[in-house]
This record gives sequence, C-alpha cells and structure tokens, in this order.
Amino acid sequence: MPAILSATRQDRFVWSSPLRTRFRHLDVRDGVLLRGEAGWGELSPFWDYDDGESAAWLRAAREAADHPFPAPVRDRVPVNVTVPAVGPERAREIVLASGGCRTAKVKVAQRTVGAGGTPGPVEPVDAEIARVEAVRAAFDDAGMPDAAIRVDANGAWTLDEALRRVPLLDAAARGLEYVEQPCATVPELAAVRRGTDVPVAADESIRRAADPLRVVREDAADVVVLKVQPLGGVRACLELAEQVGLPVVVSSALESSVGLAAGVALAAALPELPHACGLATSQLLVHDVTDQPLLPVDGALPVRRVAPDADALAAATASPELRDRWFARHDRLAALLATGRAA
Ligand SMILES: O=C(O)CCC(=O)C1=CC=C[C@@H](O)[C@@H]1C(=O)O
Ligand SMILES: [Mg+2]
Repeated sequence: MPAILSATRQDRFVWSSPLRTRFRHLDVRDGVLLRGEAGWGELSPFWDYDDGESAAWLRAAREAADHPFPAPVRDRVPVNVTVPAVGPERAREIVLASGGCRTAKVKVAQRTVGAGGTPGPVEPVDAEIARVEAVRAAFDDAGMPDAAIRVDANGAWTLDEALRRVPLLDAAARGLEYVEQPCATVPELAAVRRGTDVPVAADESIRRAADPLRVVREDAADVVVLKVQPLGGVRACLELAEQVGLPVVVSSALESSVGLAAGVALAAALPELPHACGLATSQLLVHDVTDQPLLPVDGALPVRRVAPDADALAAATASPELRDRWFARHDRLAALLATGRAA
C-alpha cells in the first residue's frame, strides 16, 4: 500500500507545513502525530527546545492519545485572530479574513536576529503603532468597533521600552485588553502592571518557568496564558489553573488541528472562560493534517476531537529526513519519560 494511503493506519505520522506568514522566526512548522486508544495526540516541541524541556510535550501528546479529554462545560470556544509582526496592510487582511474573530492578538517587540543568533534592535514603536491602528481600523470597517485588541511582546521589551510603549499602544488600540509578557522577568511584569493602566498577561513566565506560581505570589499578572503541550497536558493545565486562581487564556503552540483540539478541550473544560483563546492558528498553516481543520466560524471554534485524514496528510507529509529526525526525537523523549526522570 502506498505510504500516504496507509498513513492513517500507522501509529505515528510526521507532518510538516510552511507558514503563511513568518512567525516566531519560523517559516515551517512540523511535528509527529501519535495514535492511542482514545485517538490522536500531537508532539511538536520547537526545535530549539532540548529534550528535558520537551518531555512535558510528550506527556501532553500521550494524554490526548491514551485518555478521553475531561468533560466540557461549553460547546464552542471564542478565539482571537493572531496577527504576526507584519505591515499594516497585511494586518488588516488577516483581521478581515479571520472568520469573525472579535479579538485580535497583535505581535509586537519584534527583534531581528543578528549573526550567531544574537538579538538585534527591537522594531521601532511607530511600526507597532501602525500595526495596532490597522487592526483597530479593520475591526471598525467590519462593523465591530467593540472588538478587543491585545498585544504580545514575548518578553522582548526592556522595562523602559515597555513603560514607554504600552501607553502609546493602548491609545492606538483605543484601549488594550491586555499586554502579554511585555518583559522577560516576573519582577518586570509586576513593574509594568504597577506602572501602566493596562492589564498584564503572563505567558513565558508560566510555561517556561521552574516555578509558575511566582507570578501569583508577586502580583505580576492579571491573566495567565496556558498552553497544553509545554505544560504537560489538559489535566495538568486544569490543576495549574486552579492553583493560579487568575483568568486563563488557552493558547496554541502553533500545532496542527490535532494539537489544537487538546487546547480546545482545555478551554472547554475550564469553569470560567472570560477571554477569547489563542487557538485560531490553523490559519497560519498552509497545510493542516485534516480537511476539516479547527478554523473559527463566527469567532469561535467547535469543541471536538480531530483525527488526521489521508488526503490532507498527502500534502503535509514530511521528507524522509525530517521524519527520521522526529522519530528519533520521539524515541528519546519516550525513553526519558519511561525513566521517570523527566521534569
Ligand atoms: O496566542 C495566539 O494567538 C497564538 C499562539 C501564539 O501566539 C504563540 C504560539 C507559539 C509560540 C509563541 O511564541 C506564541 C505566544 O507567545 O503566545
Ligand atoms: Mg505569548
């Protein structure tokens, strides 16, 4: 049987897709889908994550493949459109083509990467303002003047940059819903929170931190962003949400729809969901692994599991070299989890 036809009968399958717009310095996204008793799970840690950090991602994939998701308390999840660090015209197009999203998350604080991977200067504030203004104008023109706009700096502003830029972006947005991870450290997040009128959301300070509760102890955030794969699964996220006690925004790690479905399951099971979630990122992929991807309709995703299908996989099939790299990575991570020594 040709490899593609048998793909959905295998227990693991490596997918790869170009991104429509460069995101997080990536032009391509890839990962391995794993099949278990309950369905499919996705393992797709970014390539710059080492095995120690990636083990939690496998725990999440195995949970999705081997166990049913917790019972949902809602059947649709409102989502934000994600606007990468693009020019104003492209930002406008992305918002208008978003499937009715009433919230936009706009990437800011883009840094060029210099030789040897050293971070270059941050983009000028005028470029950030123009992007945010274009998003607000697009919502106005779409008859959604009350749409919410949040910005995400991925920890890339200095504290001074954040304190100067956040009020300017707040004005450009006619009121920001929140600023996500304006700076790298927890004390800096707390300082932005005290020094501006804009609520602060913590992302990297939760998902890449040895102690995710430090944000709470130091009063450093109004909202927490939870991502299923880096935090080790839907159940681990539900427990963390309970401990944190702050409003949660579930966000993707740029997965295929198989991985996004785990994020949707978390968002569907949270007792409260006051903000739109960052799960509309199938829009960024040229090829998803199913011909029924999780795309927003009227600004929300349906709550359902996703299985890959052969036709979509045919377009999203990885090269043999990439497949072997993922299989080797998966084998190493599985061995690490089996020793019980993974974080
Ligand atoms: O939250 C969203 O709208 C989309 C997901 C998203 O922004 C991210 C996904 C993966 C990696 C991160 O750099 C990024 C984020 O910082 O939230
Ligand atoms: Mg973020």
